[in-house]
Amino acid sequence: MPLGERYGGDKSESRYCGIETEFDDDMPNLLSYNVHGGFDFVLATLMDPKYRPSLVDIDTSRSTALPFAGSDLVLSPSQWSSHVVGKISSWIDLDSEDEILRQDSEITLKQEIAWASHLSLQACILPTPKGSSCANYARCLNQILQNLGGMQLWLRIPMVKPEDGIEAGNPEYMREGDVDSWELWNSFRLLCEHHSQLSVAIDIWSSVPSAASVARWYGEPVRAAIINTNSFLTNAKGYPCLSKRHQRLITAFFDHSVQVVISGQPVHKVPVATSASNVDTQNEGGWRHPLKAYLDYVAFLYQKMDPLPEQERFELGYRDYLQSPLQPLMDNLEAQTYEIFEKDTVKYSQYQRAVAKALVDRVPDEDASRVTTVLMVVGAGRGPLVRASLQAAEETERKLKVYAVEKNPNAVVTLHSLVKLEGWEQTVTIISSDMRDWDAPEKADILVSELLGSFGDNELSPECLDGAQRFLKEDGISIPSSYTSFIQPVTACKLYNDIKSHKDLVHFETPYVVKLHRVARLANTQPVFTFTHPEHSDKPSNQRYKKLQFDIPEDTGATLIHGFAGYFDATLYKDVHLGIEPSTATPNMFSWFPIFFPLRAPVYVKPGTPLEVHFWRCCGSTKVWYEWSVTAPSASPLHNTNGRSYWVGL
Ligand SMILES: C[S@@+](CC[C@H](N)C(=O)[O-])C[C@H]1O[C@@H](n2cnc3c(N)ncnc32)[C@H](O)[C@@H]1O
Repeated sequence: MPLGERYGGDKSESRYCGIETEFDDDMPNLLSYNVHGGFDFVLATLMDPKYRPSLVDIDTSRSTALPFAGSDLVLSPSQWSSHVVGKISSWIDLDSEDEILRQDSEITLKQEIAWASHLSLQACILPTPKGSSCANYARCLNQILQNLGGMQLWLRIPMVKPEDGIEAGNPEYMREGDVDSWELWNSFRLLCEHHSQLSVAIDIWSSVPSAASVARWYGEPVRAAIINTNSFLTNAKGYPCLSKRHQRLITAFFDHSVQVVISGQPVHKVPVATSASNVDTQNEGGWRHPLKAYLDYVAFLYQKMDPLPEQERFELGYRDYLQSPLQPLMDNLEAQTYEIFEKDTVKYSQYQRAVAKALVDRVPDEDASRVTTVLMVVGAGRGPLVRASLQAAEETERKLKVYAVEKNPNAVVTLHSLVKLEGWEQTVTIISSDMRDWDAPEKADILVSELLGSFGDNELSPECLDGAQRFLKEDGISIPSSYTSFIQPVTACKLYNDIKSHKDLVHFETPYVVKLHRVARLANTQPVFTFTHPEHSDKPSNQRYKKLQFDIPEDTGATLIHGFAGYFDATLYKDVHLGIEPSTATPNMFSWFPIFFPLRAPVYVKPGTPLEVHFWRCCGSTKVWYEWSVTAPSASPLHNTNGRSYWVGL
């Protein structure tokens, strides 16, 4: 189904590509001509552009049927819905000073969308607002959106930012005092309260704004990218091609499931010969669509994309899907959750490296055959860290005695059978207990644990390890020895809308584990909370407070912050680390997705204005929770006061 949502990175033959067409009252011919020419769908005007309600001598208030468009019977319902995107008349101007034009525009907009709904089109494209004010346009659209059925509306927005795009801009849209076009979209969607059926169709011109400014759009609901033939360059062989900047943009849009539409007249005289990168295929009978060379180039760009690594392919279904974080302390994990953990060989090989280094530091070579190191795996699950520790001992030729402590009785069953199966009875002792309650018969040289959440401490590793520190020798080693959480502000329209759809406060005050994809990361990450083990301070406390200031780079332009992406990095031992903080993330490790802290009301940030954020980690007798808020450039409410919406049980 050409207009359906597809996973980004899907490597089928070619990407769906549409064509913007002129008005033609012979729709069957228009469609067959373009589909025959290789396009998947047409962006077609549904009404005669000469039509103006005020010129028709009919009383519209009685909703008399008007002869404004062709019959619905000319195409089958599936042809309408799969191959046609409706193009709302581009002359409409709902914020015009001219009252007649304004009224004509409102009537026409409503009639055209009603007609498109009747045809079961999947989407209609709305003309770019004409002036800087779009209040009346948005008001009418809000009325329409209230009863729209399933159709999507794509607001057409040129991708332009004054300082870097104006000179090469398309005069059709450029006006005096022109603003960053993202601002236009932002005003419009704020007036329409982030309606989930309102998205963007981006017009790409010959000049593409800076990478930082373009990246803002990756967090917005962009559905289509319309490239005019004028934006193409000519390669050495005379074929159309795109600049490197355009190529990067289109490739990124492919990755975000954005459909490409070619628009305009052919401006390249394409030679008949073929080349490797421009396969100039002709249709039967030698006929070739005048825009086929542009279509071929778009298909070539799509084919050129690197295939997704296997792990990314596996994770496609999780992209931008909100999940509640685990509560491994309060709840007992299920077998399938352990199974997913255990597939992550990278995580365990990092632990093995860390244990090996600690063993060698602890026991010099000359003592290796004499000294036995006591190692305790606290929170052993079904045993992978026990195995990694034993392998480290074998690799370093150190003698090891292991205690595997686990509070989940179901996992303990598996641990027992593992120990028997592997013949580890002489080396490994299984303890079915909460580490905070266990009365250990001796003290440990090394304490190994993996109690980390996406935000480091959010699965209560600090509280558990505080309880276990009693049985770690004074000079003992904890693996991990420390971990730090990080955050960065993001535009994440989809996540915001998914949370909003629950229509309650609780969902806006809950952090989610999510494979972030359709997000714009607006600044580098900054550290939030750090925990160190063992903790030797006099008055240890796991409460934390951090104030952070983010400066969004100037060339990004204005942005809307929907929340904060959170990550962690852990030092296992010395230089062996493990984490998901983007700049240092452990390659090919997949045990953790980032966490997302939403904001109840998105915060608008102008370039050059700092964003000030506060995060608290609060501890009660039965629970731990986070509170967060923004204080600049404008104050947001404090989120999750007293852990009223989200907490982690002790
Ligand atoms: C994230 S899993 C890691 C399991 C395993 N070590 C691995 O890496 O696959 C954390 C494990 O710690 C256990 N756990 C959490 N808190 C604990 C506590 N206070 N005492 C004992 N076990 C605990 C959980 O039941 C779970 O099996």
